[in-house]
This record gives sequence, structure tokens and C-alpha cells, in this order.
Amino acid sequence: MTARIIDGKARAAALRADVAGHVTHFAARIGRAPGLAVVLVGEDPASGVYVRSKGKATREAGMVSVERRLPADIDEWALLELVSELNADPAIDGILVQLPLPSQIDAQAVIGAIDPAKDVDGFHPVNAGRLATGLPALVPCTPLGCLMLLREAYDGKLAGLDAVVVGRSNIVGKPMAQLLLGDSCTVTIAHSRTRDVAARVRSADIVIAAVGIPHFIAGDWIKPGATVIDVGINRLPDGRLVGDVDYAAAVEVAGAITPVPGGVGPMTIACLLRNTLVAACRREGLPEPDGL
Ligand SMILES: Nc1nc(=O)c2c([nH]1)NC[C@@H]1CN(c3ccc(C(=O)N[C@@H](CCC(=O)O)C(=O)O)cc3)C=[N+]21
Ligand SMILES: [Mg+2]
Repeated sequence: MTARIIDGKARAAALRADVAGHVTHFAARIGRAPGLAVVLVGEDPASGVYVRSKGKATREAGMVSVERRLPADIDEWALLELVSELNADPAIDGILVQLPLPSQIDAQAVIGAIDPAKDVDGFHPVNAGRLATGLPALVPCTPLGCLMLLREAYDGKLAGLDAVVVGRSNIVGKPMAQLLLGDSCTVTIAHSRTRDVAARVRSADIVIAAVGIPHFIAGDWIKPGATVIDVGINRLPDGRLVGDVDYAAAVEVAGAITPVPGGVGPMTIACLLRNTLVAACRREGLPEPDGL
């Protein structure tokens, strides 16, 4: 059996087109387009690439992209000052501070300073708490993108499925588990201290791999027919981009699998645009755009 390849790039393109349609209505109604500010501290080339592609996608969706770059050696207070300036700017609906931040800066302090209504990454404790409580929240982009792919793969019928999330980060693992629970999956979170991760994965209908270690999930860990969502984006020394799953082996066992690249990554960016639109509608008191 060979798995169906889940085309995240195509699904992301469709979502971006939907967002762009809603942006047109928003702009006609409100007299301005939604605005997204991306803050980049330092010169890390990989981060620079992500920030540029986010800016391009934002403009392609008809939104206003604001890019703010700060030198790597700035103090925390300078970044906090920029965040409060963006919080107060009525033309800005979404604020994303690119992570990781340099070590002299307390990332949690910066995330906590972002207005939760503009926190399009969904990393603020208020949004994490709202997600966990089932209240309207801004939901982290990568897990939201994974959930969209899963809902499509199962035609919305996730209830009762066994899901294993491998990785417990605040950015992916924990919010992913909350979202799956919200769709009535039975959820296990496995991590570096879990005994016999292989056995946990073998029992799962849905595997979310979010550990950041190339080929961490072996092909023979996958239950035949399971759906595998690979969140890992690991650059190998030879320049190749690979996920956390041994794809070549898993594709022979799984029922469906996301590739790297072209799987979860593009969905993350599309969901960032979606969150910016949602934040803009809430801030302006417009009804939530539906179908997103
Ligand atoms: N506050 C914050 N929010 C983020 O969402 C955030 C961040 N910081 N820091 C960096 C990571 C990384 N990230 C990616 C998003 C899309 C792709 C993506 O589209 N990847 C393509 C491949 C790109 C390539 O070829 O390098 C793919 O998987 O197909 C990758 C990585 C968001 N991040
Ligand atoms: Mg972890």
C-alpha cells in the first residue's frame, strides 16, 4: 500500500485565495486592508527568508505588510517599545515577532507584551488559555494548518480517532493536542521522556510529528493506513530539507502523509494570513469570515 500524498501546498493556495476574497470585502467595508507587522531581530539568513516569503504572501492576499528589523544586539526594552508602538497602531491588526530571539531577550516577556487581539501567532498566554477553554482565540498557525489538513483527510470525522502528538512545545505540540481534543480525538502527547514512543505511535490513527529531529519517526512505527502529519522542517548538512518522519519508509505503510517540503510549511503561512484577517474582522466588529 502506498500512502496518498497530502498536498499542503495546494490546500494552502486555496486558503490564501479564500482569504484574499474576504480581504476585498473587508477593504470595501472598512476603507483599509488588514495589516500584518512582522518583527525580525538580527540577521539570521533562514529567518530572513521566512520573513520575506511571509511579506510576499501578505501582499498577494491584498493585505498591508509592515516589516520591522532590529539589530541582533538590541535590549529587551527596545523590542518591548516597538511592540507597544505596534499595539497602538490602528492600521496594524496582526503582530508576529519572529522566533527564536537573541538570548539577551526574554521571549516570553515579548510575547506577553503583544496585544492578545493582535497575536496572530496565538502564542500569548491569553490565547493559549482561550484555546484550552474552548473560547474564541487566535490559534497557532502550524497546528491550525495541520487540523485543516486532517479535517479534509477525514471529511470532518475525527471523533474517536486515536491521535499521538510527538513533541510538547507551546508552539506546536500543546496547541495541536488542544485542537485534536476539540475535535473529539483521543489524544496522547509523547515527548523526550516518554517510554516506548514507538509503541505509542504504533497505536495511533493520526501521528503528528513535531520534534525537530530528522527521521525520528521510523516507518515501522506507523500503523498501516494511519495518517501522518510531519511538522518537522530540518535542513540536512547536504542542504536537503527533511521532516521528522522517515518519509520513504512511512509512505509505504501510511494511508496518507504530508511531504516536506510542500506539506505543513505552506499551511503555516496561509494560516497566518487567515489569522490576520480574523483578527482584523474582530477588531473592526465585523462578523467572522466563514469557511476559513
Ligand atoms: N513567531 C514565529 N512564528 C512562526 O510561524 C515562525 C517563527 N516565528 N519562526 C520561524 C518558524 C518557521 N516557520 C516556517 C513557516 C513556513 C515554512 C514553509 O513554508 N516551508 C516550506 C519550504 C521552505 C523552504 O524551502 O525552505 C515547506 O515546508 O514547503 C517554513 C517555516 C514559521 N516560523
Ligand atoms: Mg518537544
